[in-house]
Amino acid sequence: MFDTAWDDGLDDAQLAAVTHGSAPLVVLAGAGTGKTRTLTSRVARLLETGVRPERVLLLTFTRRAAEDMLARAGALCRDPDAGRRVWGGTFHAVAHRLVTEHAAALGLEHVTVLDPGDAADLFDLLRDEHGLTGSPGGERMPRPATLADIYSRAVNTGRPARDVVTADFPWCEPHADAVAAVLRDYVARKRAAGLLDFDDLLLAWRALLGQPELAQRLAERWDHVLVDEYQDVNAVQVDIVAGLRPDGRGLTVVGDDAQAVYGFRGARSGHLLDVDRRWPEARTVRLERNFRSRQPLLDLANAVRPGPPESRLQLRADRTDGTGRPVRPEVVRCYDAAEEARLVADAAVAAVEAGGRLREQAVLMRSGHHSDLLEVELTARRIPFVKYGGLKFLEAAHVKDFLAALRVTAHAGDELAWFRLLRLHEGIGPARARTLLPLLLDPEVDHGEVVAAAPAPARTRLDATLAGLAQARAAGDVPGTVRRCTEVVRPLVRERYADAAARLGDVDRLSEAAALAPDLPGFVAQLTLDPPLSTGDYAKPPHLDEDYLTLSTVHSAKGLEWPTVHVLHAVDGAFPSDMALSTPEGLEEEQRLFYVAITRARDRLSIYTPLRMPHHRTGRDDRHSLAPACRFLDDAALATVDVRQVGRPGARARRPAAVTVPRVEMPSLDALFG
Ligand SMILES: Nc1ncnc2c1ncn2[C@@H]1O[C@H](COP(=O)(O)OP(=O)(O)OP(=O)(O)O)[C@@H](O)[C@H]1O
Repeated sequence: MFDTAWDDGLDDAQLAAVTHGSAPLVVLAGAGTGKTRTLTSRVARLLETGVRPERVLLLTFTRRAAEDMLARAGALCRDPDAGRRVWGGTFHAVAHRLVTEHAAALGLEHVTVLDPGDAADLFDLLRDEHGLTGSPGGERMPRPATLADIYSRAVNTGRPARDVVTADFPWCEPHADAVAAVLRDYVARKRAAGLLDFDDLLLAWRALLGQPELAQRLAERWDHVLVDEYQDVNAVQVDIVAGLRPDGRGLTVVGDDAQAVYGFRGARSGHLLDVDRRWPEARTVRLERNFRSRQPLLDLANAVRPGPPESRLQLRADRTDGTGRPVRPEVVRCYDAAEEARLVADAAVAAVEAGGRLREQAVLMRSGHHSDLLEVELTARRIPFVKYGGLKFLEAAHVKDFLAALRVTAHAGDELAWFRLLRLHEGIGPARARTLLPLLLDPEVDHGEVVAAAPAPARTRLDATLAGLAQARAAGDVPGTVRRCTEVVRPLVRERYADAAARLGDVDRLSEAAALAPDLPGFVAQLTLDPPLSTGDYAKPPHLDEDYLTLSTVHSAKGLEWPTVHVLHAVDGAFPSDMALSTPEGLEEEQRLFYVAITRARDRLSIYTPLRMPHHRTGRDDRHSLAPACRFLDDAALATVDVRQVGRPGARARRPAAVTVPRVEMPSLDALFG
C-alpha cells in the first residue's frame, strides 16, 4: 500500500535524510532500516519542492528497483508522471543511453552491446587461437569464464592484468603471456566490430566525463544524483559519480557496508566509507531502527554482521504490527540434503494448513544448484514454486535465439547474431556457419546464393528464415517486425529442442513484450543489460497456481523480504562456498552474503545444516562427506537461536544409503522455470 505523503510515517533519522539540503549525503544503514523507503521519499520530496524530474538521476542495481522506487515517488508526490520523467535505472542502462547519445564523440557508428554469454564465446574463440585450450601435460588451462573474470577485474580495479593473474589466479601464471595476448585481442576484436561489453559501457561513460567540455555538460544536466546500494559500486562507478558531482553538491549515496556482495565484480564496500574523505562537508545519517524483522531475528543478525565491533551498526526492531510472541530463529540439524528438502517441504505445507500462503515463504541458497533435491521433493508433492537466480533467463538458448533474430533486423551486420541463427539450421555447425557468414554479410550477394551454399538438409528452412527476416526488416513498425521474427524463430526452436513446448512459451511472452517496446534496439539493449529473472517478470508467474513458494539465490533476494525464510545448506563448503574458503576477502564476502540471507526474514527463520553432503550435486551416487556447520554460526550466533536436531542420525546411518539418495533426471525440471 502506498503512503499518502512523502513524510508519512518516517522516523527522525529517515526524515533528516529525506529533508537534507544539497551538501553530499551518505545514508549508512543496516538491513531493513528503510533505505529504499528513505531514498524514495527523498526523490518525492525533491519533486514536490519544485526540482524538475528530468534534473534528478537515480542509479540502482536493478531496473526493477528503479521502476518501483520511481513509481512510488510519483505516487508520494501525487504526480505519477513526474516519477516517470526522472532519469532512473542501472549504471549500465544509463550508460547505454548516454553512450548512444554521444556515440559520435566516441567514434562509434552504432552501439551494440555484447552480453556476457557472447563475451564468453569470443574468449573461447581467442583461447583457441592462442593455444590455451589443449593441455599437453594435463595442466590446468584458463577457461573462457576465467579469462572474462581476469579481464573484468583488471578493467574495474585498474590493476594490470598480470597483477590480477598473480594475485587472484596464480595457477594461470605459466600462461600469463598468452592470457595477456588474449585480452589484447579481445579488445581489438570488439573495437573492430563496434561491440561494447558491460565493462565498456561504464568505461565509455567515464571517458565522456574525462573530456572537460562534455563533462561539464553532463554534470550540469542533473541537480541531484542519488545512488542506491553504494556498497556495491566499483572504482569505475565511483569515478563516474565523482565526474557527475565534482563538488559533491546534490549527491546522495545510500548503502550498507555489511551487504557488499559483489567483490568479485571489483566492488569495494570501502567506497561507501570513502565519501566523506572525498567530500569532507558530507553529512552521514545512520539508520539503525529495523522496521522489517522481529528482535530475535535481529539478535542473530547483529551477531553475524561482519565488521569491527566498535563500528558495527546494532539493529533494533521497531515493528509495530507484530502479532504473537516473536520467535527465535532456529538452526535445524538434519541428516542430509534429502532430509533437508523434506523438512522444508513439510514446513511449507504446514504453514498453508495453518492458514498461511506459500508466497509468504522463501527458500534462500548460496548457489542455484543447492535446491536440486528440494525441487525434486516439491515437484513430487505438487507444491508450486518459482525459482529466481539459478537458471539465468538470458543464458537460455532459445531466448538468445529470439534476441538474435531481433538483433539482425536492427543491424544486418551483427555477425554474432547471424552466427547463432545459422547454427540453428540442420547440418550447419560452427565451421559451416563461419564459411556462410561472409556471403550473408555481403550486400552484393542475394539470399538465394547463401541458401545454395548451405548443406542440403538446411536449405528449405534457411530459405524461409532469410525470407522471414527480410520481411521483418521491411515491416516498418515494431509489432510487425516482432511478429515476423517470432514466425521465423518458432519453427527453429521446435525443431532444435526436445523440450520445445516450454521454450516456445518463453518466446511468445518475450515476443508480446517486444511488440510493446517503443524501439527494438532499445528493447534488446535493456534486456541484455538488465535481464529479467524469469519470464515471470513479463507475465504471470510460470505456475498455474497463484500461490507459490519462492526459491532464490541470496544474490537475487537482495532488497526483498518474506515473513518466513528458510536458508539451505548452511555448512562450510556450500555456504560459505568452498570457492571462497581460501581467502580472507572471499570469506568476508560470504559472511556478508549470509547476513543478507538472514535479514530477509520478517517473522521466522530456519537455517538448515545437513550433516552429510553429497559429492555430486544431484546425489546421483552415494559419495558423501561429513559437513561442518557454517562457520558464521559461532558461539555468539548460536546463543541467539534454538537448535533443533531432527531425525536419529544413528538409526539413519544404518539405512541403506540408496534409499535416502534419490536418482532423478533433472533436465525435465527446466520446464518449471520457463
Ligand atoms: N518509518 C517506517 N515505518 C514503518 N515501516 C517502515 C518504515 N521505514 C521502512 N519500513 C518498512 O521496513 C521494511 C524494510 O524497508 P526497506 O526495504 O526500505 O529497507 P532497506 O533498508 O532497503 O532494506 P535492505 O537493505 O535489507 O533490503 C519494509 O517493509 C518497509 O515498508
